[in-house]
Amino acid sequence: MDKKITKAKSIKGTLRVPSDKSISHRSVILSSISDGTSIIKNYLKAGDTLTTVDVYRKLGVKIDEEKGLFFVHGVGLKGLKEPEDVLYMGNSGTTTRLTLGVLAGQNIFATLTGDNSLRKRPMKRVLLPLKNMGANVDGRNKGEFLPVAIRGGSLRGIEFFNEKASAQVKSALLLAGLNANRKTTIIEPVMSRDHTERMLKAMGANIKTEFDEGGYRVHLFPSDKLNPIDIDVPADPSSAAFFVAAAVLVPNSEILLKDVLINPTRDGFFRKLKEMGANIEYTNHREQNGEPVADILAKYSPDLKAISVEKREIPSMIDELPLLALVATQAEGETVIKGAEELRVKESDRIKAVVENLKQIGVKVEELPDGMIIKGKQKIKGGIVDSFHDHRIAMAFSILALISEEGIEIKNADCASISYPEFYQHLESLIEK
Ligand SMILES: O=C(O)C1=C[C@@H](OP(=O)(O)O)[C@@H](O)[C@H](O)C1
Ligand SMILES: C=C(OP(=O)(O)O)C(=O)O
Repeated sequence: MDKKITKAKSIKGTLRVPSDKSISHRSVILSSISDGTSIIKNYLKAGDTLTTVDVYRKLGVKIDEEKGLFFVHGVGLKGLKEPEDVLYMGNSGTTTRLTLGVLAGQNIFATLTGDNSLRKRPMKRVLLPLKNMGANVDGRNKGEFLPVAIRGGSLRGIEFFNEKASAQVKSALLLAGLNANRKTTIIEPVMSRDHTERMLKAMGANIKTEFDEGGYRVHLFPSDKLNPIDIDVPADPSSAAFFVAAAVLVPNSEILLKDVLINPTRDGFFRKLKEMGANIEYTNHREQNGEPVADILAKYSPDLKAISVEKREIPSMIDELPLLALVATQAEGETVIKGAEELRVKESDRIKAVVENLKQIGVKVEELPDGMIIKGKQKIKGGIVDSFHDHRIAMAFSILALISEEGIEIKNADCASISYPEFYQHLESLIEK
């Protein structure tokens, strides 16, 4: 499905965007290997997180949905069943990498594959350390790509330096570490999202986190069991980001986004927008299941200034960088994003996708190997762009379309449903033409 979005007069209203994708994945994965029944409220029902539910059902976990709640009947740390067929991981890197960590400690055999995008994404980053822990794993192209085969077994704890600051790799090794013979330690020079650590703590795992001059460290000691949890998943900051950007860019706009997760490992985009001079405010600050949550009030901000984004800031805004680049086209000065080479191995090469699309609609931008340089205060003429079948690219360009002169048509825009199935309806409901 292609979609054309045209100029808006203003964006106004109150919205609760869908629930956090990272926390939703983890809520099903961790409760699947707990002892007992977990109850999940506000589980994200989108492409990627429904893949997770499907995969854990195929691994023998009973997951029921009733009156909007998900009940996950955990099978214990080593209780997953050998799947009868290849596990299909769809478009989801998180499901794949975290599940590889879980499977490494199970006495079963499994094969995993995914869609055209997922089969191009790097897996050695997780397969190599899992091998070092003692799992039998291999995959296409010398273990770099899906399909991957894994036979779990006895694992040893390792010390791992998470150079790429990948939360998926960290989480996979922590999940494997639950079934290891001794302590697993992860060291991160820059801290990646810590939802796995927070949830493991809440479920009674023996886990310690600390900061020192080398960065952030997690120590996980093997466990006999995890306790089930009751969890209410907050709204996803990566989804809220689109409407915050819309309110900031479109004249006369004001929007209130409810119940948004503002974990400091996730809210870098909002902090960076504030640094640019955007009118954004957190209100009703509170804690929900060990995670910080707030409502976000965002208003039209005509005096944005260019910024530079450094490598150490990247993890806290990794999925919002395409959108940040588009906002930067309206800031005074030149915005430089560096140290973001990880963007090249997401659902699409997000550096190339942003640069090619911006050029298509008459906007000047310079591509760097690890980022880009965006000139500010540019007119957005409009035209046709490609989503590259990447949800974040489709949604980011839909927002830029709101300030375009002739509108922007997005090819294959329906991929938004990977993280945000209601995106276009929500957008439509807030636009004043
Ligand atoms: O752990 C997670 O839930 C995620 C971690 C990030 O990926 P990496 O671990 O590859 O950095 C992020 O881009 C992805 O959308 C979700
Ligand atoms: C990179 C993303 O997800 P995943 O790695 O789970 O496919 C994303 O949602 O932007």
